[in-house]
Amino acid sequence: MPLLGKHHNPFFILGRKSARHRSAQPKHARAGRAPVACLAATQQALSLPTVLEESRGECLLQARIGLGERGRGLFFAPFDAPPSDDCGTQDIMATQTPNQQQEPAVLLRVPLSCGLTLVTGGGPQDLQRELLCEWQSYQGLRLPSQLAALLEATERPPALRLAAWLLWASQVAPAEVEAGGSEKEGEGGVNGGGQAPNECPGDDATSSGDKASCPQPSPQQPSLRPPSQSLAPVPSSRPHLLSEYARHIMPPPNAAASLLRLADDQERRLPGDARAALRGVRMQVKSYISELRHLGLDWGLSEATLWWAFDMVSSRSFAARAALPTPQGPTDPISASYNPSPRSNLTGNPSFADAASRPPSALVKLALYVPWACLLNHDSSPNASFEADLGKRRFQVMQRSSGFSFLTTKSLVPGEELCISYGEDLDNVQLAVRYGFCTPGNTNDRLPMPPELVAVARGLRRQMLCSAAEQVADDLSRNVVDGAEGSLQQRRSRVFSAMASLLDPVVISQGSRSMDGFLQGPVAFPLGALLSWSENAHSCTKEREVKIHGDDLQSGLVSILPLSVQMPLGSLCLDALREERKFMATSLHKILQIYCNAAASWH
Ligand SMILES: C[S@@+](CC[C@H](N)C(=O)[O-])C[C@H]1O[C@@H](n2cnc3c(N)ncnc32)[C@H](O)[C@@H]1O
Repeated sequence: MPLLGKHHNPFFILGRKSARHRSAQPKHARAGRAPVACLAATQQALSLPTVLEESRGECLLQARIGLGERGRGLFFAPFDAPPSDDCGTQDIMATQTPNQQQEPAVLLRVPLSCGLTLVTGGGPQDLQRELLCEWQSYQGLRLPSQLAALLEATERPPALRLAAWLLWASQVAPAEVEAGGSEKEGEGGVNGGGQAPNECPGDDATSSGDKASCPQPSPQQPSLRPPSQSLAPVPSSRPHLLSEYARHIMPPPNAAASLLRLADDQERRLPGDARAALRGVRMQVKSYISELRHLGLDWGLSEATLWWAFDMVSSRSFAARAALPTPQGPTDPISASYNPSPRSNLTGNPSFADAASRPPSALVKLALYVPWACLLNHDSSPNASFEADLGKRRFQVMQRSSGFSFLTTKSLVPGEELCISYGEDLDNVQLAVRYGFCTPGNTNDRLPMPPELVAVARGLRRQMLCSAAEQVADDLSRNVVDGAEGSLQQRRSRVFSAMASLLDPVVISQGSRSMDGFLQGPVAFPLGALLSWSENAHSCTKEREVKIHGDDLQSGLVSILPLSVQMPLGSLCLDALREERKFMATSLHKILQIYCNAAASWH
């Protein structure tokens, strides 16, 4: 049974931009309406070229590009919504045909072949080759053999492979096609005839990927490859798709997206830990670039363009895991994306990702560049999540339940920005280095706790454990004297409740003021410590919570709790990051003073 038959493939239905599509667009999309309040944003908006317009015809996209507090992003624009006065400035969406059943939870759906998909772990050996075959058919391009060989080397670093592919697809192939170079019409180059070519990676005399080695369906194992007739005809402009993305959607080579290409004087403004992290990543990129040169895959492009590709991979690619399609049919997309690891929702950085976290064998680990989805900004409480579906060969962004409730889903409001989480455990240093921004009060931020605080905390903890034990012993001995020792059960519960009390924060100061007069709220030590204060420095008010966990006392780390305002973009984030670290260090120092005073009074 074909996994992507005519009737299963939404992209077949949506494959052509037709009058029907246009009439299905929201009214405001058709009218190109720009609210007066959003004039400034409108002026900065992109005008999408035809090829990008065409590509959206094959995607399901209930959003549009706009400018918000996080800069440019994607904003919810449901198919049936009336015109809104939000700041969304560029319609890219609404391709639903009137007779098509719409899953309301799906916000974006993009065919994998529209972007770049790499297998980085798991899956059958020929999966990568199949994906490359499909990509070539879809894009109407033929991969050079040496690039195909690198892309098929699933054990090689994902960043290296993705950057090489992105460089070729966005910078080299279109120029070759235009110059009538290596890509020949009708032979995997421009598909002027509207046929879907079915070439294999690197189809040329030297390639390891000749037609004979293309995966063939076997009776036992279902083919992962869709029949060619289910692919939409390739528009002649398709080969330029990724170059158009690069030109119109991705930041240009002279604009920094991550901190990868920070100038030396800017780097000096980073806190020490961020500088060290950045240095490590830069060294890695340098080695990847020399490898690209060695392999002849730098295509003579400038140093800046090569760094740009790694910048894009770092800040705009996804890491995802997907289940393989089963012989019974396509996998359920929800289970396909299920991943028991808390790091499963990582995005953005398959590049420098830890090789340590290998997926369970049933899941395939992927690195992807996904058009449109690459416009999603980060929020630590995201309203959207993503998944790759290998069965249906698509990438989806779905509405996600908000806050702590996993049962209720808050309705999205038209014009609301769609945000995903780039990773639940990213601290500000990682955010800054990989993505070029940071969020004040990031809950993942940690500062090493001064050793004297760790020592005091440990001493205090020991002291409390001893006194609890004494209390229990006292209780028991009194009971013995009274002749009412109680059952074993009662004795146990007394011991347990005494121990449990240790797990509660011990409030040593409530609503009091510290020596410098700005402490507010409870201070609790030693197993849970919570301190919140507001600091008035000139006109700016800061609010932070500093939390010390029992585990942190052991590990000597302290976390700073949230103030979820996004930091400004660009190099301003350097100052923000430095200020944030400074603030954390000062906070920690103040805690230390309070803590030591408290500890002294307890002795
Ligand atoms: C995947 S892209 C998102 C789209 C991007 N805003 C754009 O216009 O191309 C990631 C980049 O968006 C920006 N970004 C994402 N989330 C952000 C946030 N919460 N605050 C500030 N900038 C953010 C950063 O520049 C980051 O490198």
